[in-house]
Amino acid sequence: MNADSLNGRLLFAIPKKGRLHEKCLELLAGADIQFRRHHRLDVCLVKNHPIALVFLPASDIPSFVGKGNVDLGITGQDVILEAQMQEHVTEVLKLNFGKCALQVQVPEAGPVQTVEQLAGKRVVTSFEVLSGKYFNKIDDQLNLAGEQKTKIEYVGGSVEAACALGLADGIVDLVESGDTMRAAGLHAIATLLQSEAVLIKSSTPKHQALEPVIKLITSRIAGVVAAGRYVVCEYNILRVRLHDATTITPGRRAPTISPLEDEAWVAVSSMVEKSRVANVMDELVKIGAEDILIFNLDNCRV
Ligand SMILES: Nc1ncnc2c1ncn2[C@@H]1O[C@H](COP(=O)(O)OP(=O)(O)OP(=O)(O)O)[C@@H](O)[C@H]1O
Ligand SMILES: O=P(O)(O)OC[C@H]1O[C@H](OP(=O)(O)OP(=O)(O)O)[C@H](O)[C@@H]1O
Ligand SMILES: [Mg+2]
Repeated sequence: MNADSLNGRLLFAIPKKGRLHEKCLELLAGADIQFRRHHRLDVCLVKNHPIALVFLPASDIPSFVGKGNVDLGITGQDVILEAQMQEHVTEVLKLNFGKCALQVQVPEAGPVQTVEQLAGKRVVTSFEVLSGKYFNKIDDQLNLAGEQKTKIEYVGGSVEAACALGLADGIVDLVESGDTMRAAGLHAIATLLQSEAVLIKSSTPKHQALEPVIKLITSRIAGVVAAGRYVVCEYNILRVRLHDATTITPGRRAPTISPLEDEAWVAVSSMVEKSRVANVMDELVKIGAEDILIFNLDNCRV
């Protein structure tokens, strides 16, 4: 492959490893973006679209997209803010994975239990820009200046070890389940932000001609994401209870109602958010719904 073979292709950046990598490969497969990645090669051509995939560290993707070196990318909202690229990239789609919070953490049984107590001390993090801004504000509120200000130190990973190693009085790191934090004997005392994975494009695209490809890929990925968010719920209900039933399962536009051989009954089919499905089934049982079936979606366009 040479620079010429990339000509006219949309460059699409994908995290090359870490928490977002596998999920991104699932999205690409769901959107039928076909490629074969040769061992150790970080650029590869897509067979069935004018696209080249570029595998990059998640934290480098915001500036590649923001500066227009690549056209489209998937990364975390946290690293977009850390790279200070939020003005230079446009969030096209939230992807419903990579959900985590950036939190201030301190040893559970230590002397420091509030951010005000931590201010002026040593904080280790991979998010030095966001942590710097956050503690600058607190330092200002507490009138800490010069040597008294909070000392922010960067590490590239395993941030949670810093307190036990005596390098820090507190850390700022990502939390999802909280397992890493608890295993390190830490607990959270403040949240800087919530984050999830997003599809982004440059706010000042260099190649207008690629806009239709961006639209197509966005629509396909949106379909895969929605398919993961919804299930189809089908059930039978007495016609006289239909009003209650459709209040419980209003669907996205409207539920599909089909007649049954027994005229007193109808069948209802409706999309329901996965996170609500157990409650919805409880409610349906309460109003006498029968034969309630839940189907996962492989893919959709909604
Ligand atoms: N535990 C987690 N749960 C959910 N999302 C996470 C988690 N950790 C990180 N992320 C998200 O994934 C992005 C990439 O982080 P990750 O740690 O996977 O990358 P990395 O540091 O390049 O990889 P590695 O940790 O393997 O070196 C983060 O910016 C964040 O948006
Ligand atoms: O709350 P949890 O579910 O435990 O997830 C949080 C952990 O995940 C990330 O680390 P990662 O696994 O990427 O390792 P790293 O520290 O080497 O980047 C993050 O930095 C936390 O350490
Ligand atoms: Mg990591």
